[in-house]
Amino acid sequence: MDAAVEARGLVKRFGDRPVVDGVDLTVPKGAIFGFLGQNGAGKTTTLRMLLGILEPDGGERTLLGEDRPLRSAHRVGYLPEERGLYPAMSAREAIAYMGALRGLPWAEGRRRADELLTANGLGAHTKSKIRTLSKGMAQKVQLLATIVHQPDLVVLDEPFSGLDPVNQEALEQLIRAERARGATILFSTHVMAHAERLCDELVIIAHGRTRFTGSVDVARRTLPTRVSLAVERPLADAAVLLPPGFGDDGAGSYRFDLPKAGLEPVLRGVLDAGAGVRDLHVERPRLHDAFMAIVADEDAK
Ligand SMILES: Nc1ncnc2c1ncn2[C@@H]1O[C@H](COP(=O)(O)OP(=O)(O)OP(=O)(O)O)[C@@H](O)[C@H]1O
Repeated sequence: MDAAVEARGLVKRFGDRPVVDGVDLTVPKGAIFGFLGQNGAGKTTTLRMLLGILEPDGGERTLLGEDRPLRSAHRVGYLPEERGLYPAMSAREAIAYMGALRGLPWAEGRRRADELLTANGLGAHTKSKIRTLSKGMAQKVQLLATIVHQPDLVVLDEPFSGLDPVNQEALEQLIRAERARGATILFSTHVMAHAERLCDELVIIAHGRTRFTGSVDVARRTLPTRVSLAVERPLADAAVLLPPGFGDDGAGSYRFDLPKAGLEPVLRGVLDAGAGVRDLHVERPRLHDAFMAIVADEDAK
């Protein structure tokens, strides 16, 4: 398979403690790939190992075909978790500077900086010093600095944190635009809504180990679909008519997992019993629910 990033059995210990304890992942070229986990799960540490900022204590990784990741550094754009640009630089210079570090000529960097700032609602701030920008604006500038050299791989560590809803939406669009340009995007998050909308593939880690690999859809299908049914007259023989393990609020509202045979036999029984259907809701689980279940499963071990 054509992978932009590959890791097998990555391990990192701090002292005696394994913080990353065997992470596997394959990021296909051209994908938007989510790296999900709770606080402290080991996401940042893993990303740093993938990028060659940290040396693993075990396992292997390749980054854009290089097993020494730093050799690919000029083809990578990385937004670290800890934000920071030189406060005395203008937005334009800060972006051009980051480009220059990755081999982009200054003049071209400045030209692209103006273009990017204008396209992303910061056209009035090309000459503003970083220290005069709001936190969210500065973060946006840093993000633009991450992609100014048009990297083949964009790695974003918690890119949505600190942004208001409008800017979170704008960032989602920017990530899609980067993919449309041909880049691969790997981003970490613990906010499921972004991952649910954006990701082609994702990995969920817990306690430093890979717990799930697959698409958003496959993750959601790890949990049963839930049915909520409300009837006019409470069912006298609910235990016969409804699937095992159903919930009952005592006032004619029931919840149960969608049976393998589908909903129709259940509904037919309820209607034949003359209960009268008042409301019916069939709800596929969200990525949030799947994440909670996968992580809880690991916690229970
Ligand atoms: N340099 C270090 N020395 C010792 N412990 C560390 C070091 N870096 C990270 N850790 C610990 O490793 C664990 C994983 O940290 P990491 O930052 O990789 O998690 P994360 O999934 O990115 O979490 P968050 O979402 O909170 O940023 C944490 O318990 C953290 O305290």
